[in-house]
Amino acid sequence: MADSAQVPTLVYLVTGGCGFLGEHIVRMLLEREPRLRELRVFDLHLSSWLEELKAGPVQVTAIQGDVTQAHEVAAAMSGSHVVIHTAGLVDVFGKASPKTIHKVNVQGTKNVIDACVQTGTQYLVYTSSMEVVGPNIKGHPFYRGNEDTPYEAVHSHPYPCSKALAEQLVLEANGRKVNGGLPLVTCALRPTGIYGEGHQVMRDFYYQGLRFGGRLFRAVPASVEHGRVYVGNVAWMHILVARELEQRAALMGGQVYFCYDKSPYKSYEDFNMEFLSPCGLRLIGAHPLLPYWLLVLLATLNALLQWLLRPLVLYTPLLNPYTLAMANTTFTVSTNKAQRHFGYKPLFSWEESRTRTIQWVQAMEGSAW
Ligand SMILES: NC(=O)c1ccc[n+]([C@@H]2O[C@H](COP(=O)([O-])OP(=O)(O)OC[C@H]3O[C@@H](n4cnc5c(N)ncnc54)[C@H](O)[C@@H]3O)[C@@H](O)[C@H]2O)c1
Ligand SMILES: CC(C)[C@@H](O)CC[C@@H](C)[C@H]1CC[C@H]2[C@@H]3[C@H](O)C=C4C[C@@H](O)CC[C@]4(C)[C@H]3CC[C@]12C
Repeated sequence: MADSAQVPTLVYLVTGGCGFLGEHIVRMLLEREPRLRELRVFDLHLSSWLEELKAGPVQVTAIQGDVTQAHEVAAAMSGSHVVIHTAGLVDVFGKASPKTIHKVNVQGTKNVIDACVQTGTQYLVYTSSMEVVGPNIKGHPFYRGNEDTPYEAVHSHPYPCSKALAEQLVLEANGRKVNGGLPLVTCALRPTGIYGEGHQVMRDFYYQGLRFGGRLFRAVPASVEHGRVYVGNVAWMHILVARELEQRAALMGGQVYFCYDKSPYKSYEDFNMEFLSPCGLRLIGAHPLLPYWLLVLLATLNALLQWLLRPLVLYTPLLNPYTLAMANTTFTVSTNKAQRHFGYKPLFSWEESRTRTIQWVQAMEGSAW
């Protein structure tokens, strides 16, 4: 990209731009990327809030499309300088079939890569996931690890398998010649559990608590740490990487970076209570109220029920064998690779991240379930 620090000349494409993370990336690009001339928002489901963004100085182009359709991706990509690829099926609850998860997350990512090569788009930032690493199926803890920490990444669930395959495709594509003869520069970002305004799982916990009279029941020991990162900081890291990839291609190209900030290390449930307690919910039990074997039995019954009911209704409870295993396995990161490679520092402090998330939950009070 030409050195046009302040002159708006660049075209960005964000796939999945109407999603939880995508919306924050889209809004932050419009606020913080002065080189932006056009922002293309590509999503299977376009959101109505996009219309309000069209009043600004940057041309916002909403494109309804499917990443599994190569021609739609190529058409959206044509003429763009940077693509931030966040579109994906984030499903560990059995909502989509393994085949569909693979088709969207893996084939869709291949289509994005092929479109870069075909149209000459030179910079690709991919939203990967901590799950590319773990927790693995053996339940091995990953305690404050970094991008170089040895860990046996062994997966069986369709979602982490798809993220690992897609990330591999992205990293292997680094250096491929795109139309025009220049090299493709790729990078993969691995957020841990993202939280913040618009997080559907947090919303599910909140309404589950309301259904039980303001109470949530502990299922995971407080000692099990689960890494979390604020959505605004994840969005900021994507924007910084997109900005720095050209100047630092040799260093950053083909690299992976965990997304991190100053969010505290806590169990998944205790961390959620940082936002749900101020909104009137209580987590019952200093220790899990049920023995682990009984939780495993209940999770397995949920999986059986999901299978039996599938012809009639989609039953997707929070508790299933995979989510129980994940929640009970420590997975936290401690790294500064992003800071060392491209000067990343969290845009939002823990206090700001917590306040913004609490305000969002509070705004849900009284809203339609
Ligand atoms: N939420 C997390 O905790 C988390 C953590 C790590 C990584 N990630 C990754 O971040 C990305 C975004 O996740 P999210 O939490 O915002 O999920 P999300 O479901 O809110 O957003 C995904 C977006 O992709 C779109 N999409 C799905 N299938 C599509 C298709 N076939 N074609 C075009 N668009 C399609 C959806 O409509 C949605 O707007 C995903 O790649 C996910 O794997 C999420
Ligand atoms: C019912 C209890 C056992 C409860 O504690 C279950 C919590 C469970 C729903 C979550 C525990 C860990 C979460 C996952 C983790 O934060 C990382 C993820 C990677 C990301 O790419 C997608 C989301 C997720 C899989 C996230 C989903 C919810 C949990 C499994």
